[in-house]
Amino acid sequence: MYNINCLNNIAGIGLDLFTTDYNKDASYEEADAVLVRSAKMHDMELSDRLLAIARAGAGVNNIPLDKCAEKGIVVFNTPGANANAVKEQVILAMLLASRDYIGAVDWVKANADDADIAKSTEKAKKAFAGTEILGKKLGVIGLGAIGAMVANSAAALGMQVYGYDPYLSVNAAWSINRDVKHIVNVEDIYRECDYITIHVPALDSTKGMINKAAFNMMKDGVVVINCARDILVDENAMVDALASGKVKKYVTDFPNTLSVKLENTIVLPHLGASTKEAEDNCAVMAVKELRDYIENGNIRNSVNYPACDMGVCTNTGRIAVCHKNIPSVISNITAVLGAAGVNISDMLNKSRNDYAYSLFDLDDAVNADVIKKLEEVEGVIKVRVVK
Ligand SMILES: NC(=O)c1ccc[n+]([C@@H]2O[C@H](COP(=O)([O-])OP(=O)(O)OC[C@H]3O[C@@H](n4cnc5c(N)ncnc54)[C@H](O)[C@@H]3O)[C@@H](O)[C@H]2O)c1
Ligand SMILES: O=C(O)[C@H](O)COP(=O)(O)O
Repeated sequence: MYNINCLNNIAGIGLDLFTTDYNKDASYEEADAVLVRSAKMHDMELSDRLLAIARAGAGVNNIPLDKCAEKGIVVFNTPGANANAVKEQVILAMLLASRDYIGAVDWVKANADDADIAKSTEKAKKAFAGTEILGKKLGVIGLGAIGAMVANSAAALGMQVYGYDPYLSVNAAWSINRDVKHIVNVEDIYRECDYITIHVPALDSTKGMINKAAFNMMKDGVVVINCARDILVDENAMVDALASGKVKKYVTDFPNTLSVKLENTIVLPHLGASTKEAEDNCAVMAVKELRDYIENGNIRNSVNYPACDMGVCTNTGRIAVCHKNIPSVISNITAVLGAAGVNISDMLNKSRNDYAYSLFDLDDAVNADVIKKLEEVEGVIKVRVVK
């Protein structure tokens, strides 16, 4: 029986994929695997028992990835599973910024008791009028799962789309409409675009990337949309950019003590991924990843360990080893197995930065003594008998 703990609400369609071999109501302390959305895990204890954490979503800045890797806890996310939901919100954000729909709806509500509202409307509406997005230039920074969808949809709506992503994967590049202009210098986006939307991960290297220098380059009256993470935009610099009219509207999905008080800003309550479809997609993907890891030792879509997949084990046994990416670990592991008379019928070793992961399919069963010797190999972090 494996213990599963959910730190946030996870869609039932995903949880239903756990068989009776899983206890889905386990506490965090006794969990073998954890499912999480945005709950902050940085200050939480990581038990020795914990094998894996699956983030039902994209952003993993709420999880201590290095600390987990150091303890042999594999962290997964669900790339692309909520991308369409965010894309739809970005299209909404552009439209909300183009006409004052929010002010307009508020006006109608405030005048609900006006017996002459049909007539008053025709006088009042000009206060909420705006512009169209057709033909305007949209700059998309980050062309991953979400950025690529935003770029394609905006192009389909008749916008001139500029896309910037210096680390674009080949797969992502294939998915991008040929009408999207490939930008190699982000400053071209700052200088030329009427709308700018950011879709990069929250990393030390991306923190505050939309800053004072970036605002200075932008056209007067630009719209900035942030459905990625608040720390990507220097919101202190945004205060001045909004006050001067450089930024006409800021739409952010991240309320914080500063953003909620900004003028000309529409703050949404982190709603980007909150659709039934996205929640279902994320939950299903996360549970499948966890099950494949727990039952077969395979790693797909990890953010702190390498991808490593040997399918379902058809041999006598399989062991999985999380280890440091240093010399001699594999040779020392195979030496321990060889000395115990255990034949390796197949193996796979993959590395990612400082960490590595190896699967060994075995023709013979391993006993506790062999496992203990494997755990003592220098650089080995965690050894698990998968089968
Ligand atoms: N508002 C929400 O509810 C919500 C939902 C999902 C994702 N997100 C956030 O949206 C962002 C994007 O998510 P995704 O699923 O598209 O991720 P993704 O990993 O598919 O795409 C991110 C892209 O950013 C690119 N990138 C990295 N650094 C860059 C840089 N300095 N300049 C330009 N491009 C850079 C990468 O090459 C990658 O293509 C993340 O920050 C994620 O946390 C928010
Ligand atoms: O990174 C993500 O996937 C989003 O920010 C969604 O977060 P949520 O799952 O808490 O809605």
